[in-house]
Amino acid sequence: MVFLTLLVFLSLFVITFLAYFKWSFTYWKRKGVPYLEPTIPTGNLRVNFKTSESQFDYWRRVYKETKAKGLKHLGLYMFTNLQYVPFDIEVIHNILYKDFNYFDDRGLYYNEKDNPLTAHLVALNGKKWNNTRKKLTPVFTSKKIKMIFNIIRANTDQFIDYVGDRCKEGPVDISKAIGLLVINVTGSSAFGLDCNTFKDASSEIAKNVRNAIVISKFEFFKMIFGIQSPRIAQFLRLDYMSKDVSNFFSTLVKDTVNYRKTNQVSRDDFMQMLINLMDSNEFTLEDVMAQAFLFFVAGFETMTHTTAFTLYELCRNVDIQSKLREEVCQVLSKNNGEITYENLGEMQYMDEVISEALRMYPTIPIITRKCVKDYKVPKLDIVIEKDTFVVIPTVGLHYDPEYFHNPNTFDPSRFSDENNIKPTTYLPFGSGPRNCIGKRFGLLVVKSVLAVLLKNYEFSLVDGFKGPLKFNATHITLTLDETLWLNVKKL
Ligand code: HEM
Repeated sequence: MVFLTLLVFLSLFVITFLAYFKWSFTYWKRKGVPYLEPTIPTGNLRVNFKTSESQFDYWRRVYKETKAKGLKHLGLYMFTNLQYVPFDIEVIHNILYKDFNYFDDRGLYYNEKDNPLTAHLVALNGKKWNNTRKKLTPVFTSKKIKMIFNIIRANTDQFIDYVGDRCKEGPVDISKAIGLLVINVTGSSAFGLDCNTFKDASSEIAKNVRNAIVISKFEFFKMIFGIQSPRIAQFLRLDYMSKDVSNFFSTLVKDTVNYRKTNQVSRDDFMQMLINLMDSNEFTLEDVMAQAFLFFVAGFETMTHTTAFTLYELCRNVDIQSKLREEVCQVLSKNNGEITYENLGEMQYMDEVISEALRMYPTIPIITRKCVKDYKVPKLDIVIEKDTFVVIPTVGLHYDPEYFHNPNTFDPSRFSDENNIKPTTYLPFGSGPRNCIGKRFGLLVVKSVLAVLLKNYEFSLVDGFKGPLKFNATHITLTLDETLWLNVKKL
């Protein structure tokens, strides 16, 4: 009898569960918006299960297929969350820029109370985001970034020696080498720390940066659950970051703040600017922790991989590599071979090469927003309802032949004249009030690294490797699924 009752309850539960999902998944059909067939229970979140297809490949394919059918938008589901994907560049422009007040959230999950580190600018919403963005904007001006250049410069000599030592042993794992430099630069500028990763690649800081960025499938699901039901997740005190990682970075910031205060030390770095905000009562210690941690969350993979992808294309296009090296050497020769903030600004071809690498390999392949109040889409007969997520398919736009002729060809000359690029078709740093705040700093690091590398070394692909690159299927940012070994020859 007990068994039978249990069976009835279980059957009722399964039927209700299935009916709920079935009904939820009729939303886009009822709205008359074209959609991709969802699967119970994950909806269209297949990209994270189908391990062979990365975010990059998935969104490129979906964009191409949808555009080929002449469709202007698409409806998707992330579990039962609604995702609206616009393909029309005017609609995209309005969402990111003109009608931003309907879309000022990103809809990421954070739990400030239990883990202050998660409340960084990328994740914050509403008023708190607005206030924090205003306070952080002055930290990223050209003047402040120029000040940080000394920190970048101080680390590049050791980097060149490290690459020099590695290349004596054979091909070099170039992403790893660049990643170590980025950890040193970020650790020094945002935490005031001498990371010294070239001497100890498995140091505590290097280990914790990796653990902070690479999250397990279980942590990923906790994050998705937090996005789906933030209030329940906060009630359950759900955290998608390991305790070791959050303790490590929190202690690091506390110790640095204490040290500087006790010893009255002041440095020209990001950490000092954050401490100054705390001294003027604009930031709490928790804010300082979160926003310092942000540099690793938002900057580590983006800067490392942008540099590595650019080098990869320079190997495939040796004429472009030579032309860029010529520019680097010619500009540096005016200053005894020294790299300065000013002479990096003179490298115009360098800008074109990096812009083209970011077109082909946008390290963040999609931009996301969350609708905060119902929005009638001009031109289209549809209302995006509050709480719907909007996905802008950056990578699709970047490979659309309507906007970029021969999109599979690495051609920096497309960026020789800004007017060649149609507005809103090129979004490696996003757009509008929530665009990338670290763009100047990120580009400065990428440029500095490429300049010192090209001045000192020649790069080529290892025998037998012709590409294309394979990307990781579970990562949100564009990361490699294989080691990028390059032959490095001292010049
Ligand atoms: C080449 C390097 C980088 C690339 C390609 C890149 C790309 C992006 C993209 C695509 C976005 C989303 C923009 C949007 O939603 O409209 C973003 C946001 C952001 N990035 Fe970067 N980024 C880079 C480096 C950095 C660095 C070094 C920092 C340092 C702190 C940083 C901090 C941020 C922050 C805080 C946001 C969120 C801004 C907000 O929500 O207000 N990024 N980045």
